[in-house]
Amino acid sequence: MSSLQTQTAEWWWFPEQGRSSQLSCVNCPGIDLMDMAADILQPQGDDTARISWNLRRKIAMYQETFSVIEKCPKPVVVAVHGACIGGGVDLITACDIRLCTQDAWFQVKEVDIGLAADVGTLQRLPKVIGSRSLVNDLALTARKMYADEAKSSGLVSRLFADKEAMMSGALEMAGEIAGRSPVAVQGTKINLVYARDHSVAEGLDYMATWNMSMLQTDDLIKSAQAALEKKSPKTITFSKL
Ligand SMILES: CC/C=C\C=C\CC(=O)SCCNC(=O)CCNC(=O)[C@H](O)C(C)(C)COP(=O)(O)OP(=O)(O)OC[C@H]1O[C@@H](n2cnc3c(N)ncnc32)[C@H](O)[C@@H]1OP(=O)(O)O
Repeated sequence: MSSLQTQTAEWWWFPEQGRSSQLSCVNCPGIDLMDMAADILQPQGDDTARISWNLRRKIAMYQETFSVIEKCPKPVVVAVHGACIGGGVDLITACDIRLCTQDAWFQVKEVDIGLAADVGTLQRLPKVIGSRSLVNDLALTARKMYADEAKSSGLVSRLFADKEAMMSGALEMAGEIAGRSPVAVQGTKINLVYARDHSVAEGLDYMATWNMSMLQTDDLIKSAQAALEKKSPKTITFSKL
């Protein structure tokens, strides 16, 4: 399998006490262009049908490597510094919260290497950035988008002066999320992803079904009690989900 070149990829997990959040720090030049030649460009099979079938299966496998981030019930915070190109954009658009440093830049570079991005960018970026014109501009011209535009367009929600400041902010944010009830946090992520892909009526219906069981959690009582006592949710011990 071709690999995604990730010059820096560090993952933090916050699993203690069922706390829910994950953090990843990336600087990613995209798919390994050397690996790609051996893998994608030489699909195996006895005839066109079989070659195509095998290639389709491989593409689906690549797609899944990013979709699992979205399927993970725990929120994933991604912190980007430097270049985030091609597969890097596929990766970050599958994450829940995106942060970057002032030196970060983003590039949907696939058209430059002769292909249509096929592992998530074209499907998720339009849902992340409100402007279809901007998405088309980025995906069709492969121009670089720098940090300020990434922030103003909504691709990232917070911008930091440098990697050190970003990692401190990102860890604090992940800690804030991890300090909340895992039932509330994971239910929020799952319902937000569902709502993105469905009508408001369908989303509300799904939510009602979700909460008919989840509202019965002890976490609600504990959290409401802490709120009444003006205590942070981080002071509560939630059982592992
Ligand atoms: C599972 C994946 C699924 C989806 C795939 C999606 C498709 C894509 O990802 S398309 C995008 C592919 N990536 C690129 O086209 C990036 C090309 N690289 C660059 O633009 C630059 O190298 C850079 C990342 C901006 C870094 O520039 P700079 O700091 O000036 O360093 P360089 O001298 O250019 O590179 C250093 C060294 O790294 C090699 N390299 C860089 N990127 C790749 C890559 N994507 N694949 C393989 N190798 C790469 C580069 O050739 C240099 O190697 P040397 O041996 O030192 O010459």
